[in-house]
Amino acid sequence: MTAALVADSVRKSYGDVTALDGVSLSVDRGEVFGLVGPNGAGKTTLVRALTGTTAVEGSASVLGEDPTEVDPARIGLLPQSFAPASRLTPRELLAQYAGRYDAARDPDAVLADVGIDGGAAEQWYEELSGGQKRRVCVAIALVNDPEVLFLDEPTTGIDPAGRRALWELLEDLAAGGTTVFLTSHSMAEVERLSDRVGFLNAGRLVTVGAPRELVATHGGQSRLLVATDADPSALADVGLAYETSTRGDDLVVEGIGPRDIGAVVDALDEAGVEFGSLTWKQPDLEDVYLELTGEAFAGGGSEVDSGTAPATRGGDAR
Ligand SMILES: Nc1ncnc2c1ncn2[C@@H]1O[C@H](COP(=O)(O)OP(=O)(O)OP(=O)(O)O)[C@@H](O)[C@H]1O
Repeated sequence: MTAALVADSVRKSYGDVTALDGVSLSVDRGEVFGLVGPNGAGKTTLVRALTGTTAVEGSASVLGEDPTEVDPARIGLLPQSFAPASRLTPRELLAQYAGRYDAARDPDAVLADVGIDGGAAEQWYEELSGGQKRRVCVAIALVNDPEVLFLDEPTTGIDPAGRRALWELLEDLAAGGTTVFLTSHSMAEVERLSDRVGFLNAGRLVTVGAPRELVATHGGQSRLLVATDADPSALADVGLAYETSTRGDDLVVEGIGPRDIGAVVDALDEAGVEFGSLTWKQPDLEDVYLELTGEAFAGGGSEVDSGTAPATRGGDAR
């Protein structure tokens, strides 16, 4: 069986900017592929290359055909920036997009799938909240019941409950055999949904693998995050028996098992270091991201912060 998506040495430049620098990958039919990377890494450009919406060097194919020639009824695309007609209601928009295809899903059923029903389905698009608008855009991408679905940052602006509902919808689609090519800045989203994840950095595909493999290879050890306002020099005197660094406002104690958290608390108390909270965490895709891109996440971990936290000191392992 031919792959659903193939990129072979795809290059794209905008003037002096190289957006894609020889990207090759293959996505199987029925696979959910997550593409991640910092702002400007080239994710949207790769989506555009695979959907035939920008000309590139190298070659790309979708369902065995050139992306500009494949039957649009087989493809669903949610672009990163997409604004349908503002003075139509979601129901009218879905009916309009459904009319482009010989066979399409029932507009109301698709809107219900993305959590738009009742009053919201009858309001002008421009009157909807940002998250509701994004849900309608997802519905438009789904109305032709596509075999391959491209979603460029689908859940941006959608509230946590809506995000989870959308994840469940995508899981159902994947279980039904839909191929999904997803870009996102939410590592939780990508880790949950993707069979494989590709890391794009400065136009190059740095690594590709199943989330669990990537975490095992690049995620590092379990760690304890200690939220503290203490001066780094005070932390240097704590004398922890673990390697430490800082990430944002957190002191990070590396390689510590859950049973040893008490010893860290004792050491911090003894040194008079005040702390707000302790979070023990096993490595996840966010850690892989940090390792592969050398960047740091802000706060809750779903957004990328370009700053890199300096290390305070390295402790001696006992
Ligand atoms: N139409 C364009 N004209 C000029 N430069 C462009 C254009 N589209 C993208 N670029 C540049 O190409 C590079 C890759 O952009 P792209 O949008 O693919 O990145 P991205 O990974 O999707 O970023 P983000 O996470 O911010 O959405 C960036 O340097 C961007 O400025």
